[in-house]
Amino acid sequence: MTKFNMLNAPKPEFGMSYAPAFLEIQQLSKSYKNGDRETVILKDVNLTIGEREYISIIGHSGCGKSTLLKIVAGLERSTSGSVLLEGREIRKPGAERMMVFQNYSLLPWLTVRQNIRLAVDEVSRGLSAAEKKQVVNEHIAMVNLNAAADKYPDEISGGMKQRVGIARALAIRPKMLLMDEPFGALDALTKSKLQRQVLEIWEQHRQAVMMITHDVDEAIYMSDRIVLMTNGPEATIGEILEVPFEHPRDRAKIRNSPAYYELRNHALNFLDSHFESDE
Ligand SMILES: Nc1ncnc2c1ncn2[C@@H]1O[C@H](COP(=O)(O)OP(=O)(O)OP(=O)(O)O)[C@@H](O)[C@H]1O
Repeated sequence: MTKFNMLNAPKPEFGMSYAPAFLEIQQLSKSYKNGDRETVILKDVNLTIGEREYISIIGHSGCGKSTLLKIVAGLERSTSGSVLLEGREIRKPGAERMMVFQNYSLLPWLTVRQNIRLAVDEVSRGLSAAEKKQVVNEHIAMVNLNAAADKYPDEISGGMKQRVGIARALAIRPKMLLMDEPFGALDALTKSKLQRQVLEIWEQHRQAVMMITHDVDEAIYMSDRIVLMTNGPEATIGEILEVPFEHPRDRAKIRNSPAYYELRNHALNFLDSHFESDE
């Protein structure tokens, strides 16, 4: 047995320190029809997330991670089971859940500032123009984009575009942030810097986060728990690992701890064993 706390699916329990339950995924399954054939992508997924908890989801390509995130975002419907946010069933997208995509999804004809402002205008209708301006400026500064605020997406780097996407999501002040491989397309240095920035912002503001990643080190550095998915079809939660490091985290410090390697090896062995079983 390893030292950290592992919960085997389908038990929907979660770390005692994260109560109360904020998001509850209950017996969720998702199938797609292809002509006469129906493929079950996700089967009996159960997960509970606390309102200040950072969760990472890791699993092999195609197992259904994005599908799960899209269902939580309200962009897709489950075939059976439910997702409850503060006790209410999620049926459509809402401003309390913001999604950050890997491919930025910025509007190319608007500047960085205008992209963020548009989102604030749509969601924060109760604010005055001056207050909206203040929120936009605050979030541009938060991700160090002051110098690029009046540039267009095609005038800035991929890392900067991703920061705009994150600032835009945060500016809505969502209760939950849903991130689909937010650092996946970035070079190692930019990735490391942006992970630090996002974690610092999260450590200050604390909201529920569900982040898909393929990077075990990223998951250990950033999250409170790591959800390991089994391979599809009929993918489900294989294990949930608790990350035993307090926030704020110092990457160098945690990397030197034996618990880090134990956790890392455990996650990699899980992924290897699932990969092999598919061969
Ligand atoms: N609209 C759709 N219609 C039919 N099948 C779909 C649809 N969307 C996704 N799928 C299938 O569902 C499975 C899971 O896809 P999903 O994108 O959720 O996986 P993933 O784990 O996020 O993959 P990756 O890590 O490569 O991004 C895949 O086999 C995919 O082809």
